[in-house]
Order: sequence, then C-alpha cells, then structure tokens
Amino acid sequence: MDTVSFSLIVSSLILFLYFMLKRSKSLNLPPGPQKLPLIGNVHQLAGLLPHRAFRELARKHGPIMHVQLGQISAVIISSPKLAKEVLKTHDIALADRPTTFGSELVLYGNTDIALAPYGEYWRQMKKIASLELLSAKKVRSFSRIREQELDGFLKFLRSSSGKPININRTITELINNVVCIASFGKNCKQQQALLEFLDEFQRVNTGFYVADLFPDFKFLYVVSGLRSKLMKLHKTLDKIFDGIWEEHEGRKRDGEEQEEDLFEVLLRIKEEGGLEFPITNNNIKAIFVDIFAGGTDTSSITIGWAMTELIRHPSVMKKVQAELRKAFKGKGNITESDLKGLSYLQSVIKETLRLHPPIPLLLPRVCREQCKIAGYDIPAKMKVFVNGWACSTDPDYWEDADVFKPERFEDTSVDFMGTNYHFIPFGSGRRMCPGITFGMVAVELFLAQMLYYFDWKLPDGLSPTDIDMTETEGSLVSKKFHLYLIPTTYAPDN
Ligand code: HEM
Repeated sequence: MDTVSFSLIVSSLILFLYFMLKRSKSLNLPPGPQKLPLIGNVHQLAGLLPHRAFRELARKHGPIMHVQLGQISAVIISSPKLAKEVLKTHDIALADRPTTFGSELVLYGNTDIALAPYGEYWRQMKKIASLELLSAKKVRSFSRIREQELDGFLKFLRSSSGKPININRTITELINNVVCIASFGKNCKQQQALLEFLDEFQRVNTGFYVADLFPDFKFLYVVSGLRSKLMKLHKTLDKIFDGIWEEHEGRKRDGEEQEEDLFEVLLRIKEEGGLEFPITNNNIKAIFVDIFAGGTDTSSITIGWAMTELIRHPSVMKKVQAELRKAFKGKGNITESDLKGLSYLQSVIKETLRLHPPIPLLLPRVCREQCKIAGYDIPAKMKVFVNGWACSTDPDYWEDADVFKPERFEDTSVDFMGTNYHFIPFGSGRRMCPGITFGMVAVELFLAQMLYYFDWKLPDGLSPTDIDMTETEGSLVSKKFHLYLIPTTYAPDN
C-alpha cells in the first residue's frame, strides 16, 4: 500500500470517528464495554464465538449493550424481557435486515426472504413461502419423500450395525436428500454442487469478516480476497441453476409426472402473473438459497446435538427410548401420523433447541426508524442482535440453566412459537422463521426412528465425558468435531 492511500485511509477513519462521536453524544445510547479507537469492541470477540462473547459481556454490562464492531454500531439484547421489546413492541421499527457485500452479490440484491429489506417485496415473498412453499399442507405432501429416504437410511444403519458411523454427516445427507427432492424432484444432479456452494457461502458470509466490519473501505474486500471469492460463488450459483433449469426442461419434455416440487410451485406462480412484484428467475435462485440453507443445516444440526446430548445423558436416552418402544409396540411401520403424543421426545427436542439453537443470535435486525428500548435511543440504521441463546440460558428464567434436563419442559406450556421470549429458537415477530413445520417434522420423524430401531453407544475407549462440545464458527452453529456412534439393531419382543 503506498503512502498516499495510507494517509487517505487514516484521515477517512479519523473523520468517520469524529462524526460518529458527535452523533452519539446527542443520543442516549445504551451502555457498553469500553471501545478501542478504530476497532471498537472487536478485540472482545477474539477467541470466543459471538453468542458466547456477547453473553459474557452482557453479564458485566447489562441486557442491553452498545458495541462498536469496526464501523458497525450495534445493540446486543440479552434478556427475554428486552427481546420482547425488540421482537414484539418495536417489531416494525426493527424489521429490516443488515446486508453485506456478500449477500448483496450472491443473493441477487437480497431478493431472498431472510435478507430482503422489510417492505412490500418481502411481504409478498414471505406470504408465498407461508401459503405455498412451507404450508402444513405442502409439508404433508412431502411425507412420502421423507419416508422413502428414511427407509434407505434405516437400511444403511442396519448394515452398519456394530460399526461407528459419522452421525452429523449421515444426518446432513439424509435431510439434504429430502430438501433436494422436495425442491427439484428426484435425481437432481446439482445437489452436491449446491451443498458445496452453501458451505462456502456460509463460511464467508458471517458478517463478522474484517471487510464487513469496515464496509466503507471497499478496498478491504479486494485485498482480503473476499471479493474474488464472492464473485466466484455468484458465478457458481448461476451455473448450478442453469443445470437445474435444464433438468426441469428435460423432465417437462419427457412428460414425467410427479408431485409438484417447490421449484415448479415458484415457476407456476411466476407464470400465473398478477403479482405486485413479478417474480424473476434471479428471485427464484435467491429464494432457493434460503430454502436450502434453512432447510438442511438447521434440522440436521438439531438432530446432531440431540444425539450428542442423549449419549452424554444415558438416563435420558433410556427414558426417551422407553417412551418410543412403548408407543410403537406391535406397529410394523412407523409413519408421521404415529408421532403424536410423544411428550418426552418433544421435551428432548425442546431442551436441545434451548441449549443449542442452530442460529443462536437469530438473524440480526436493522432499525428502520429511531425508537427507544429500555429508555435508550436506538437510531435508524443501528444493527440489533437478539442473543436468543442468552435468553434461553438466562438463570433468572431457567434453573440450572446450562444443564441438559428435558424434564423442565414436562407439564409446562412453554413452546417455540415465538411468544415465550425465554425460548425463541425460531425467532419471533414478523421476521420469524416460516419453516418450523418443514423443519420439525423431519427432526421428530428421523430422531424417533433412530431411537426406536437402534441402541447407540460410543466407539470403544470413549466415555460420554470425552465428547468435545466445541461449536463451529458462523451464523449457524453446529458441533465442530463430528459425533461417531455405533448403532446396534433393537429387536422388539412384540
Ligand atoms: C430446526 C429448524 C430451524 C430453525 C431452528 C430455524 C431458525 C430460524 C431463525 C432463528 C430465524 C430468524 C428469525 C428472526 O429473525 O426472528 C429463521 C428465519 C428464517 N428461516 Fe428458519 N429455522 C429452521 C428451519 C427452517 C426451514 C426448514 C426453512 C425453509 C425451508 C427456513 C427458512 C427460513 C427463512 C426464509 C427465514 C427468514 C424469515 C424472514 O426474514 O422473514 N427455516 N429461522
């Protein structure tokens, strides 16, 4: 870097800080940890995952904190009471999403649902998602796909009896097969490429990269190599969808009849027209990034953590298997309609989501118009993170908050539908997750069958206390080191 560009950068930073300071003096911003020049609080995140670092800081500085992450001014909410203020009282004022250079480029100008700015386009697409793509009826129509894929999975487990299998990888593949067939029909040749694309996109689009924290300094995208990575990803996604369109045309030409998949639903809606915002092919691609990302990883992460906690807590494993083996006794084939009334399984899933929500900081929001939270000013454009994980492990609301104890959900009406702010794994308010039914059916069905048909143990020489619980980095948090377990086929005595 030459001397002229260096001086330019330093003087722009000084000017930027001067205006930030002047502006913040006239506002009553929430308190927060002391900020260092230029980087603000970035150093306090070093070495810890953001949801953990924010919970630590909140314990010292309170449930509403102002932090400066480079150029990004953000408020962190860490208590159920204030989460309610953000997600209910000020839901509309705080209903925008932040965008990054990456999401702008790869999601075709943020025309998906999760990152689209609050407004009429987002409203139209969320309605299509809720009524057409992810409705209870549509989710039910995919039950054959789930059951067929599960059949293959159970055969694989039987053939692996006595041998260690990688739980996280096999579950991700199973769920991804279901999402892929529901989205694009059988034998989609682009599945692997799409998975690799998502993996890489989630790695580079966390919003916590240095270039994302200093968005005005566009050269950082270039010098860090992020720009070229994102351009490459954008091209890859286009190529994948060229393939998907070709396959779709091929199936139409061959006159193949099958259940209307999600891609066909969107093409039908596009062709029917009459929408305030006509859907383009690029909008369709952006929406499938949401469906693929939302549909695969969140559910497989939940099953992965549930199996991890069950193997660490043998008495819970025994109790949930006893419930399933009693309920399914004498039933030849277990289907989705047999899952009703399995209250302890439900408690195990809820407790897993409480301790290991796949998206612990929910998706961040951006303030659209100045409002007050807990008496503090939240100016327009301020980024707001609700630490859902801090809320669901808040010792004021949960006894032994960090301990896995599914019994706490027995005989309570606490659920994850967005009105109990101490348990919000799917978020709450207008921007709440529209994929709850789609995600939860798969989690319940697959977990129930894995636990009914098989007993599970750790590979020789390992004990439950040896399990490494380290989490991955990124907005989706899964188990960093995959769990290996040995299945043994359970023979019901009828
Ligand atoms: C265990 C399963 C899942 C979990 C824990 C989960 C969690 C979440 C969370 C925390 C949010 C942010 C909510 C907020 O900001 O208040 C979200 C949003 C979203 N989820 Fe999910 N999700 C799951 C499954 C799915 C599935 C299966 C799909 C689609 C196939 C999906 C699609 C979306 C979309 C499109 C949004 C953005 C909504 C908006 O901004 O209006 N999710 N999800």
